[in-house]
Amino acid sequence: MKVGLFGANGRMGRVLIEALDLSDDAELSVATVRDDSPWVGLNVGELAGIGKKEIDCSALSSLSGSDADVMIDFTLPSVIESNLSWCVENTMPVVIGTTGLNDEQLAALDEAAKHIPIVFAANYSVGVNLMLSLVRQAASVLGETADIEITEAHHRFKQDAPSGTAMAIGEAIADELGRDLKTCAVYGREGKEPERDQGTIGFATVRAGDIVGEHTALFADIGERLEITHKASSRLTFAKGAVHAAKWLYGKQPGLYSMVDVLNLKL
Ligand SMILES: NC(=O)C1=CN([C@@H]2O[C@H](COP(=O)(O)OP(=O)(O)OC[C@H]3O[C@@H](n4cnc5c(N)ncnc54)[C@H](OP(=O)(O)O)[C@@H]3O)[C@@H](O)[C@H]2O)C=CC1
Ligand SMILES: O=C(O)C1=N[C@H](C(=O)O)C[C@H](O)C1
Repeated sequence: MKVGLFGANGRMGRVLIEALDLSDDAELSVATVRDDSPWVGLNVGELAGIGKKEIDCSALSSLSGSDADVMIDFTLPSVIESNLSWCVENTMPVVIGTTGLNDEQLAALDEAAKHIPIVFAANYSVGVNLMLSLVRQAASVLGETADIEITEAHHRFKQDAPSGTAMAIGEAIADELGRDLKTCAVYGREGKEPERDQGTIGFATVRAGDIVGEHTALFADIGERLEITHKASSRLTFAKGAVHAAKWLYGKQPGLYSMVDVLNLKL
């Protein structure tokens, strides 16, 4: 199966090149970068630090519908709508990992999924997708009495906060408790604060150094607390998950699928 990349020179783009190189049944067929990127025409293997490979990076505007069977997109929210438009125009399935999408961009995703199959997940690791089930279970037992706080830590370059994964954890918990995350979320605290409102879900963010991605859901009552934590130590985990999703997606009907669907994790 031929897999193409948007944003091949990004942190995730580079490890996706490596993950595809390691895959037995999916191969990198096209690696796109911005038209004005210094990487246009340069070798993907050198970009990824894995030695020279057969493919060179190409300008995004030269991408053609016959270049790939499935595209993978880990870029930035500002480019998601044009990438989706291209995929719809070319009837191209796409795996999307970009986080920090606003309501308009999420609506564009829903609209595109009427025409093409899309996997969209804030996190492509197996552990985090299992965690989404575990936090639901914890919320159903402890959620009415415990204070719920979600903390996340990422590298200094990350551009969205809280992380997409933290938001997905919050949404899973809120959904389990019949709450609306839009009205019960509290993002950071500063200065004099009233006593904590038990119906809220708090979020706290750390940005530091080269942290790959860490998430904790804390359920704290008087006398005990439960913490469910996931720590990613390599981006290759996300990249291998995205390649797995691409293989799963090929041949599927149009629709919006999650990594829980890909992993069949309906626990
Ligand atoms: N779902 C998951 O499992 C994971 C999701 N992510 C998410 O993936 C996204 C990318 O992360 P990361 O790789 O660290 O980010 P980077 O900033 O390293 O990469 C972003 C990529 O997008 C490209 N890009 C940005 N704007 C444009 C544009 N207008 N036109 C064309 N290309 C563009 C960049 O190109 P250029 O360098 O030329 O600007 C670059 O290749 C983020 O949203 C992050 O949160 C990250 C890890 C795991
Ligand atoms: O930007 C990152 O690096 C990551 N982003 C995703 C998110 O926002 O949750 C997933 C992962 O934690 C790494």
